[in-house]
Amino acid sequence: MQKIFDEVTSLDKRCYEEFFLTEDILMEHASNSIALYINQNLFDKKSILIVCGSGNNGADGIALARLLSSKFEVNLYLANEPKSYMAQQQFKRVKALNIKIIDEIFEADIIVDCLFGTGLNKPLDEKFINLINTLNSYNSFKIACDIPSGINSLGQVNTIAFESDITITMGALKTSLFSDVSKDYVGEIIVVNLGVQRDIYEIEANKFLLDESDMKLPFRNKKNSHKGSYGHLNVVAGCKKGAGIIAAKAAFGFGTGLVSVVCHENLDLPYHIMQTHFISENCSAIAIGMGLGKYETDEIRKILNKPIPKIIDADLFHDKLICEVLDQEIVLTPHPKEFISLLKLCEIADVSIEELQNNRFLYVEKFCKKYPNVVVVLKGANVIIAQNEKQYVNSFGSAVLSKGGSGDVLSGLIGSLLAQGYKPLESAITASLAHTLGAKNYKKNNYSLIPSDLVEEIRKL
Ligand SMILES: NC(=O)C1=CN([C@@H]2O[C@H](COP(=O)(O)OP(=O)(O)OC[C@H]3O[C@@H](n4cnc5c(N)ncnc54)[C@H](OP(=O)(O)O)[C@@H]3O)[C@@H](O)[C@H]2O)[C@@H](O)CC1
Ligand SMILES: Nc1ncnc2c1ncn2[C@@H]1O[C@H](COP(=O)(O)OP(=O)(O)O)[C@@H](O)[C@H]1O
Ligand SMILES: [K+]
Repeated sequence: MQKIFDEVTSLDKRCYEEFFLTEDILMEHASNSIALYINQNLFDKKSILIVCGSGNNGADGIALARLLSSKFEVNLYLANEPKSYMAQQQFKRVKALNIKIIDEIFEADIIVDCLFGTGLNKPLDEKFINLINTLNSYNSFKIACDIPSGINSLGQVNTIAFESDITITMGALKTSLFSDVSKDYVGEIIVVNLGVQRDIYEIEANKFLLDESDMKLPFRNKKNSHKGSYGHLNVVAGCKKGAGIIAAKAAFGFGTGLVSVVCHENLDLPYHIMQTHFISENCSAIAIGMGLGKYETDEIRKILNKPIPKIIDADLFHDKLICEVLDQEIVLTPHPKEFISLLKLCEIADVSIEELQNNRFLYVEKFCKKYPNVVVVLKGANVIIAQNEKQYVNSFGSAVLSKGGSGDVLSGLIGSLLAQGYKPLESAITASLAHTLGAKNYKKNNYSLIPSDLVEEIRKL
């Protein structure tokens, strides 16, 4: 996994104060890294448009113009006069080298967006909205320098942002790149170093971006085993029985030895899934909430109070009952609408979905501070998995998963690992990665996936 930082100004400052680097050295590495990417990956292109703002993000762009001018047809566009000390220095250098500065933008083969980086400090005015709109309309290969212009430090987009194919970000990953809204703008994200290796530049962090290697699939090491060695998951089914059945199938395919659906009505289940009317004697984990609908509160309370690992989903996030179990070591998998209900029931915040989506990390942090035993999986385009002060981001998911039933598969996977004896946090991380990487492997198209396809792909991981 890779560290993510809310701000990097203090990391830059460390470079100056502890490693005796200068702003000029850091910036030369920043611009050189973009030049290197272009030289190595886009050498067949001819024209480059570099669009610069007045601060150091713009200064990176002006320096880049100098570095590429001998190999490409470089066109430098200054949206505002260079204002920061470094922007003025870089400007002096390009003027001395007679690099072409243009008054009007055009559709070049490559566009590099150096308008604003970490210093965006107010909403964009009409001029910048129009400029970014026009850049977005071009069919060029688009590179964002550090952060796509228009995304602020909280990962919010006020009106518009640059839609990049790739974001080359300086020094370390920033939280703002991983809000749900940023996902439509950042493209592929590459981190480059600023003169010291990344592990030296970076300090301790509480946020992490998950890599594929963080997925620890439930391979079986014991030779002398039997089905009971891999747990018994009970999935509590409710009004929408399909939800529980989807979860049960996902769990079985992910390694649980025995899976039963708990339901009073007789169900037509696949032959390998069992049915029970009450929680099984040897149950090692419970998945509850998905498709529950109307239910007998006392019966559900009894189940929730059993000292068995649990994954809780969906309808239970709208019931005050949930507050009775938040001291337990459980996994919760709300989507944004469910999470705002949970925040309200827990008297943490009464906010709209928009407010939550604008501040996902913040509200997860508030929740985890109050309930340190709970593992929260806040679903979305970038899933946040959190416990205590640590937050992990899974960015592998895509719109292929935007379907009813996708969340039920996830609940089943988490339940499966809990039943097999894995800890709540590792269960949530591995299940979430398997869920999104399985979806990524579905190659037909990005609209037709159904839960059974997803389970199939996960079984092949
Ligand atoms: N150590 C370093 O410093 C290194 C920095 N590096 C690079 O510097 C970037 C940070 O540079 P930065 O701090 O100068 O901020 P930046 O993103 O250029 O924006 C500030 C400028 O934009 C303006 N402005 C803001 N909002 C605006 C708006 N809505 N509409 C219009 N104008 C607006 C603002 O104007 P002002 O508010 O002052 O009037 C100011 O002039 C960072 O992302 C990385 O790329 C790397 O080279 C590595 C080393
Ligand atoms: N655009 C997207 N990008 C990434 N993941 C997505 C996207 N849309 C949905 N998902 C994922 O799909 C799942 C949907 O869950 P949920 O809304 O609870 O569905 P359901 O309850 O109908 O099964 C979540 O894990 C979510 O993160
Ligand atoms: K930028």
